[in-house]
Amino acid sequence: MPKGQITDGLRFGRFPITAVQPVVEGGKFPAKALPGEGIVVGATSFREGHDQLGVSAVLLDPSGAERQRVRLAPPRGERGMGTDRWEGVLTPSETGNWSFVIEAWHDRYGTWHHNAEVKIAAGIDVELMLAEGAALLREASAEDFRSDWDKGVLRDAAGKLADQSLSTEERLGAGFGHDVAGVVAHQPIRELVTVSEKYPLLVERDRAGRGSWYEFFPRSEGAVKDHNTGAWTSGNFRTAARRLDAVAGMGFDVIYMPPIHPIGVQHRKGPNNTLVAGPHDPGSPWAIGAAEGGHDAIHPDLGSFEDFDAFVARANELGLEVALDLALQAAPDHPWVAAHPEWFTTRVDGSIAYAENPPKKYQDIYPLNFDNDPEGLSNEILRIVLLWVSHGVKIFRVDNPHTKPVWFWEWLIAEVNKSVPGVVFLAEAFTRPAMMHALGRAGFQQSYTYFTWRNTKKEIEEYFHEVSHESPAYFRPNFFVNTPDILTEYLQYGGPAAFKVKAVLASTASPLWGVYAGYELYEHVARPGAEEYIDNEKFEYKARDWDAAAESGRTLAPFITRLNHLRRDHPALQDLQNLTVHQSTDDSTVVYSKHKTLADGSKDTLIVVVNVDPHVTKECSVALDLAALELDPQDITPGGGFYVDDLISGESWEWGEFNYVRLDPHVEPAHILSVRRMPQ
Ligand SMILES: O=P(O)(O)O[C@H]1O[C@H](CO)[C@@H](O[C@H]2O[C@H](CO)[C@@H](O)[C@H](O)[C@H]2O)[C@H](O)[C@H]1O
Repeated sequence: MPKGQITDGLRFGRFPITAVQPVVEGGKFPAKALPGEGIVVGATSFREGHDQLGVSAVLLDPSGAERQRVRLAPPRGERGMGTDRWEGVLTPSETGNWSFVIEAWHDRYGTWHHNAEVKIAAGIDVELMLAEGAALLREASAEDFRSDWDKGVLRDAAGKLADQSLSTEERLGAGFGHDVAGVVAHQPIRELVTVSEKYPLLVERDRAGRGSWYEFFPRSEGAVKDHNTGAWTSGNFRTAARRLDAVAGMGFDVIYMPPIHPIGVQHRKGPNNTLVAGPHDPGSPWAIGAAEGGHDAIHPDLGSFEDFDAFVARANELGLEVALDLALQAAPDHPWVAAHPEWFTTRVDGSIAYAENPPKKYQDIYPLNFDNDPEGLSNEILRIVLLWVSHGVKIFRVDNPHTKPVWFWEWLIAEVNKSVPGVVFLAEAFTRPAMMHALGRAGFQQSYTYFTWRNTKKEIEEYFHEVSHESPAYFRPNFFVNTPDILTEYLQYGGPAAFKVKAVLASTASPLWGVYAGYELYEHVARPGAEEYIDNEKFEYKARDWDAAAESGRTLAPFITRLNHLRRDHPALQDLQNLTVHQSTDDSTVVYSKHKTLADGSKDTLIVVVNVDPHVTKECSVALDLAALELDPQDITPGGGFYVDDLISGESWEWGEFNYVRLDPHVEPAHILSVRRMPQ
């Protein structure tokens, strides 16, 4: 029988431990984590009476060995509010199935310290309190797990506490000394330890949660138009590979391509989403499948498997991972349609309804039906995914996963990773939060988000808080600034400043961000009445003159390059949960910080200030929550402030709690300030 408890089998232990986080569906699914990522761990724990409670979180590696133990404290902002909430940060170091537990315990030293302070000041039980302190420290000095040095510190203090030849102040001073505080902070004097259940933490490889994505259509790179006939010669993997140097040069690390398979002929779409294609129109790459093959084939215009392998190899040489689109649907001429009619929903008249994602209509594709032959269809898809994995693809961007059953994704992602660990899936599910979150729980490592449509200060602050503090255990946001489908009004009408604003927000707030080609050229003209690019590359070739843009200087590429380099250089930008929103007096100036303490104890802190009004210069005062920046005494200037260096403009300032800011969107709409830390 554990000390202090009648029996096991009760649901509460000696001290209640409730509302533990991160816990997904009661621990049915693991919480997400990355190597070296700070994971915020919390619990509500409390006790009867007035004695002090200590709460710790303990991190266990895949073998079950203890790898980290941190004492939890009331969350900033809740201190002294009596919420009984405790929080701290655990940092797993490698991939694997980790876990953690919460421990709550009677804090013997804290309890004695508090009572002694109050009673001795009031002249109550003075000798008794000193004697109790001496006995406590003497007992602790005999605990086996303590070092000889610590034992000595506790023994000396116990001796002084008991030494009646000393004054009360001297005796108490010994019991309250910094050295004793240091020893018990490191290894508390604990009793009645209550241990929670074990909660799973899945630590996946870096690219599962960190990365800078660049999307492009390989058929456009190197495509040439015959101006006499109007016909194009498609680009291919060999010509597209020539663009990879520039993409890697901008600091991206994932190159994502829309589907590369044969494109259906029946119901092929023409330019600007029209329903009739001309003889030279290449069709939408998402209309997968034709006489040449389906999801396991390569569009003949793009090349052979050998060409694809060479493309992957070149990308890898440049530090880029290739991400492929997994769009589970079929053009009417896909081989599946004839061979497996049971994989589709056939109506009474024998026809198959085309796919939709209301209000969008996809007249050139059929949706799959997973209910008639779940096993056959699932195994075929697994075969296809593993085929591409065998060609070096370990990242998939999944088109519309919310139109397929969630169980299928849970199965597929687990099966693929059982065969080849480390395969990453990005969910392109723009739908209701319940489904988006369920897909994350089912195993999708990352997800597209609503970021593109969050433009006002209030929207951005709320969304950043939500993705960094409310849902990170199961939903990792990939902040794409645009996609071939999404050209928001903000970008259509915001001018170049809008492009900078979105790029700064996306690349600094989330460890995952993405850009679709043409963003760096400020492409911003939409098809009338749509939120999509005019003359969209989804339906036609688009040859861009990158060199002319670079020569004229009308390109955001250098700015994007700078952002990606900052992301690599600053560990604080590689974590998701370390974002704190700060206040400003202007309704367009968004302020947040990203702060991280590294394994060696050093700290990396960035403060991002963005004027999200791309048209108007804003002046305001920024009020910082200084506790979130964890400034060390040596970082404080003689004036009581601290120095910040703007990583965009190169300027430096002395900042404090309240700071004047002026951001002219036509010059630079943002500061990315690095807090200057003095060597320890
Ligand atoms: O439905 P979403 O808005 O999430 O968009 C994704 O899926 C679409 C269907 O695959 C895809 O749409 C494109 O391909 C369709 C099939 O060829 C075509 O009918 C659409 O007109 C075209 O936009 C979209 O690109 C993808 O991001």
